[in-house]
Amino acid sequence: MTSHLKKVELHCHLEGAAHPALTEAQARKYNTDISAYLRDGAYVWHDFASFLECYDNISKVYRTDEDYALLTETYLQELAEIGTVYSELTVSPDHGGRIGLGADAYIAGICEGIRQAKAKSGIEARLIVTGERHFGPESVIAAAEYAAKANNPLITGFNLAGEERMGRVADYAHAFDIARDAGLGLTIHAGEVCGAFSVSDALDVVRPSRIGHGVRAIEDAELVRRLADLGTVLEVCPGSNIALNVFPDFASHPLRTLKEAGVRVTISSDDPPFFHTSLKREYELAANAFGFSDSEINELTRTGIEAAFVDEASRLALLARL
Ligand SMILES: Nc1ncnc2[nH]cnc12
Ligand SMILES: [Zn+2]
Repeated sequence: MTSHLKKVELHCHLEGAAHPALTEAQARKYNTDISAYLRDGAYVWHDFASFLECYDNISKVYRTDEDYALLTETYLQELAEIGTVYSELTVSPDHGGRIGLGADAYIAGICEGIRQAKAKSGIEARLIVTGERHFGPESVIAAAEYAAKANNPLITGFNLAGEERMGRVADYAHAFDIARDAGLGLTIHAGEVCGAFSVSDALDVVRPSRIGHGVRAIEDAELVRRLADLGTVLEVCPGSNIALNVFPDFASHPLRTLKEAGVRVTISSDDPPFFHTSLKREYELAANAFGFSDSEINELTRTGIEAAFVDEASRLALLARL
C-alpha cells in the first residue's frame, strides 16, 4: 500500500495523460473518427512507432484552450487525489500551432487548468516544453525558441521526446543551447528505445541535469558509474518500459540496480492510459514489483523534488510538504 505516501511526478506527457473516456468525448464533440486509434475504451498501438502515431492522432481532438484547461485540470486533480504535491507536465506548443490553435492559446489553456487544480487541491505544477524528434530539428529549435521567449513563470524546462531512433542528439544540440541560455532546466528522452550510446550522447552534448528514462544505461557499467558520479537524475517510468517491451518484465527492469549503483532515480507514469498505468500504480509497483520500503520510496519522491525545475523557495516549500 502506498496510498499514505506523498507523491511527485516529473515525467508525464500532457496529451499522453488523456483518459480514453475524455478523448472519446472530445472526438464526439468534434465529430471526428478516431476509431483507428481508440477502440473499446483503449488506445490502439502495437510498437513504439505506432504508439507515437496514436499519440499524435488522438492529440488532434484537443483543439481549444478550454479543451486544454479541462485536460490539464482533470489530470492534476487525479494526481492530487492520490497525494501528489508536485507535477511537471511535458507539453508541445508546436502541437498548438499544428492544430491551428496557436502556441500561446495552447499554453494559456494549460496554465488555466493548472490554476484551477491548484485552487482546488493545492497541487503545484510546472511545464516542460518539448520538441519532438520525428518533426525534425527545425521544429525542435522553434519549440526551444518559444520556451526561451515565453516569459511564463510556469514554463521552467525543455525536453526532447519523440522518435529516439531519428538522428543523433548532436542534431538537436542547438535547441538545447537556446533553452540552456534562457535558464530553463534541461531533460532529454534517451536510453528508452535506443541503447546506452544514446544516454552517453545526451550527457556529452546536452549536459542535462535529468534524463527521461535513461534505463538502457544499464547496458554499460562505466556509463552507470558516470551517471552516479554526475548526479544525473533518471526519470524512470517502469510501466511504460514494460508496455513498450524495453524490458520483458519487472523482474528484469533495472530500477533497483540503478538505485543501488548510486544513480539518482525517480518514478513517473509517462503516458499513463496508453500504457495501462497511472502514477498510483507506479508507486504500487515500486513497493510490490521492486520491493522498495516506504522510506526508499520516499527517497525517490524527495529526489524528484530535489531535481524539480522550480525556484529554490518553491523547492523548500515542496520539501516541507513531504
Ligand atoms: N515514452 C515516450 N518516448 C518518447 N516520446 C514520447 N512522447 C510521448 N511519450 C513518449
Ligand atoms: Zn516520455
